[in-house]
This record gives sequence, C-alpha cells and structure tokens, in this order.
Amino acid sequence: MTEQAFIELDRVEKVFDVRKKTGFMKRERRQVRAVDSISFAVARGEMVGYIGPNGAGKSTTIKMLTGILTPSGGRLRVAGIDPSRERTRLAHRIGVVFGQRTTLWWDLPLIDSYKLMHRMYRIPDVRYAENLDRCVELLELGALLDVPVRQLSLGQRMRGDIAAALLHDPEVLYLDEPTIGLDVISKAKVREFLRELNAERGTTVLLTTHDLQDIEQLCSRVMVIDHGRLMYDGPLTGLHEAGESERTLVVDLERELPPIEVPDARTVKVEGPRQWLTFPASASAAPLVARIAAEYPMVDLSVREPDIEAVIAKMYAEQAEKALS
Ligand SMILES: Nc1ncnc2c1ncn2[C@@H]1O[C@H](COP(=O)(O)OP(=O)(O)OP(=O)(O)O)[C@@H](O)[C@H]1O
Repeated sequence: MTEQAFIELDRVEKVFDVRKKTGFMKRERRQVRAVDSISFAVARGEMVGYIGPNGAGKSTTIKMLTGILTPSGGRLRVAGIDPSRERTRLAHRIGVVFGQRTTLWWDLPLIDSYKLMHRMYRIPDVRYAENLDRCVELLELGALLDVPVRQLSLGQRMRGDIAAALLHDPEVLYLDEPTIGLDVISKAKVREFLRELNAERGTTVLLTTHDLQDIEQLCSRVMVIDHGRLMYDGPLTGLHEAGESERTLVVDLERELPPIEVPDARTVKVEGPRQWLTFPASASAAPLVARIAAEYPMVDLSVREPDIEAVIAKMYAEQAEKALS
C-alpha cells in the first residue's frame, strides 16, 4: 500500500447473515455479500466519488470506514487507524454526513446541537469558535442558529448537518447523498462549500451520490461499485471508455431523406430533415462529418457528448449480462 494513502482498503469484505421467513415456523438462512473484496487507496486531500446503483454496497463501505460495521475480511485503515477497533479515536479525525438522516437534535435550536458537539468532541474553545464562524458564514447559517432543527427546510438542515460534521476539523469527510432532495440553489451552495473546504483545508472527501452532477462538479476521480465489487476506479472522463459509450451526431439535412448510411456510424432516429447518428465516443467526429457533408445535402450539425448517467447504466447492464452468461 502507498505511504501517502489516507484511506486504504485491501480486499475488504462484508457478509451479512440474513434470516428470511419462508413460511409458518420456517426460516431460510442466506448470506448477502454486500462488499466483495474491495481494494482502493485514497490520498490525503483527494475528493473521490463513490457511486453505484441501489444496494451496491456504498453505505456498507462507509459504515466500515467509520467503524460502525466490522469487515468480515480484508484490511482497512483510515489515517493509520483500524476503524472498528478504535472507533472513538477515529471519530475525532473524521466527519460523516448521511443525507437521509440527521445528526442534529431535532427539538433543539441548531446552535444547541453545535454546543453539545463542542463538549462531546472536546473541541478546544478557540478552534470551535473559528470553525463555527467559518461554517456559519460559508453555509449561510446565521439566521438559522436559533431555529429548532425540526423547523428547518431540507436544504437548511443539510447545511446544518455539514457544519456539525466539520466543527472538530476532521481530516476526512464522508458524505452519503449530501444533495439528496435539495433544490438547485441549495445544491450549488453545498457543492461550492465542499470545493472550498477541499481547496483551503485539504480535507479528504469521499462522496456517495446518485446525482452525477455532484461528481462532475466536485470529483476528479470516481469509483463505481456494483454488487459489492469495484467495477471502475479512475478519472470521470475514463468512464466513457469503460462504458464503451457513444457520441451522437445530430445532422440537419436540406429535406427529409431516408436514413443516412455511412461506415462507423449508425442512424438511430429520423425526424423530418433531422437525423441522429451514433458513433464510438473514442472516435473522431471529423471524418464522419466530412463524409456526410460530401454525400448528403447537410445544412447544420451538432455533436452530443454521452450522458454519464447513460454510460453508467450501460456499464451496469453489461456487467449484468456477463453475470448471466
Ligand atoms: N444490516 C444489514 N443486514 C443485512 N443485509 C444488509 C444490511 N445492510 C445492508 N445490507 C445489504 O447489503 C447490500 C448493500 O447495501 P448498501 O446499503 O451498502 O447499498 P448502497 O449501495 O448503499 O445502496 P443505496 O444506494 O440504496 O443506499 C444490499 O443487498 C443490502 O440489502
């Protein structure tokens, strides 16, 4: 494993024993391999997206990284600490935000939750005051500090939760769906804050999300997990090739014509004089455009980049096909 790695997983596994009722007095025992031999390393200061379909094993991984769950196999270290053995020591160095749940006290004003955390984490007074001021300013919490958490909107509550996770200056922040259910403006605020946090403080961020714009805007590296296995680990741009994705050429002809026929591209849709052709994302559009221009009365064209969501869906489908064959 690398020396600078801050988060290290070496063939980590998590198997759950599940008992299912199959009839009167009858129970079936089954094992669910939620995380299946996953290895990766995240360096200090990296911002990494951790994505995958429902039930892929993302939350289970994060729970192991916080020490809430103990791995069934493999080796795991965060800041050199084995999370399940030294959960309390690790808690002082990590921050966690679960988008679907709050760590704040529901009936108390926001500021009271922060005061409680100040004591719980034994945060030195000066550090607490500095961090609180900074979060209040950047996350625009000033007017909300005296409002009971139950009265906050989802976006306000999420910003409140992010601040709570950062009061003790964690070196790493795990975010599980931090923008779920937020409106466009709140999402932008949260993303902007995370970018600044990472740039200014070098906080390592592991981000789980279903919103690919979070990844596009925040992470240079993405890991894709499915059925507990790591399917991809690399730059976001590389996902296109991994998913063997296609780009689309939208061609406007002078008049309605039968589908264009050219090598290395496929006409997938015709609507009046407009036609849509797909071609491999890794190929250059230039020769294709030249050929169409030479052979057809083309008046306009545009190239559409593959949609990441479609790329990932394709990756999942290919994986499922492989599993079945
Ligand atoms: N405590 C548990 N007991 C039994 N099975 C579990 C438990 N926790 C998770 N699982 C199973 O492990 C698998 C992975 O679940 P996990 O919650 O990690 O997925 P996820 O990628 O976070 O999904 P989502 O995007 O829906 O949150 C699923 O099949 C899930 O049903």
